Amino acid sequence: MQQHELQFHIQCGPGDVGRYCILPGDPGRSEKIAAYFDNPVKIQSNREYTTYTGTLLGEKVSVCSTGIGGPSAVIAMEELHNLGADTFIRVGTCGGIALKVKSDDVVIATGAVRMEGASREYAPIEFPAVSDYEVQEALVAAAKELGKPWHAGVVQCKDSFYGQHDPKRMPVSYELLQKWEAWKRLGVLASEMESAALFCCAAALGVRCGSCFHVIWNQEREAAGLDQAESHDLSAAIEVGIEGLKKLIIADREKEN
Ligand SMILES: O=P(O)(O)O[C@H]1O[C@H](CO)[C@@H](O)[C@H]1O
Ligand SMILES: O=c1cc[nH]c(=O)[nH]1
Repeated sequence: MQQHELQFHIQCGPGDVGRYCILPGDPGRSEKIAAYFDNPVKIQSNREYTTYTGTLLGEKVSVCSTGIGGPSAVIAMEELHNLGADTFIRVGTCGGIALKVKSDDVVIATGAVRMEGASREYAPIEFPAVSDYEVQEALVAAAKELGKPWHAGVVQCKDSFYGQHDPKRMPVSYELLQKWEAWKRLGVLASEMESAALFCCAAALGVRCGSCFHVIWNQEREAAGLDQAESHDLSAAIEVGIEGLKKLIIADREKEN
């Protein structure tokens, strides 16, 4: 591949991003997350990738949206890593699966079910998609401090949003429905789309990645007649991501000294 000054998809160049990066899916969320940085500057917006850089505790940090799904998420991670990033926190949305996970709660992924395609191009299917322990620990500590309801556990990743929400319509309904039942019995907390690919890509690159999510709704609670709640205020999940990142910056400084 030809070497350009700018990374092909994110269109950022040397010096544009920090070592620490937050990865939301939605490009509109980049600006909201950057508002928590000191001196945020919009670097670039190309395709689904909107990037801002600022500082937290005096450390250069960036936010770059990844779009929907594993393929575009791992492109962002690869290109940010090419520019020196080595620590990633996905701040996303998810739909609850376990009945204890309610709309507006925060979920922190400890691992991710690899029912998607991109992770298979990084690691054989026997390899587990797990969150980095230090990132996980920082996110849990941040959620505790924030005092919002939170859960830590396995999330499920897939490539079809509508395969999750309308599985009976799909020609492969037999597989989708049976596997969904397995995720429920295995205590999987929630469903989203990017963490499995990001965790496997991070392992292949030798970098740290964790994820936290805002729970929009829980289709299983709705099916059980418990509630039909729906929330689109992501501030708690964003704050968990920002506070988690600050904790990592502090811990890294302590390690270096
Ligand atoms: O809100 P984001 O971060 O995009 O995350 C979730 O929302 C999208 C689906 O609506 C998928 O990307 C899924 O993982
Ligand atoms: O139900 C949901 C909500 C957000 N993202 C998903 O992938 N599924």
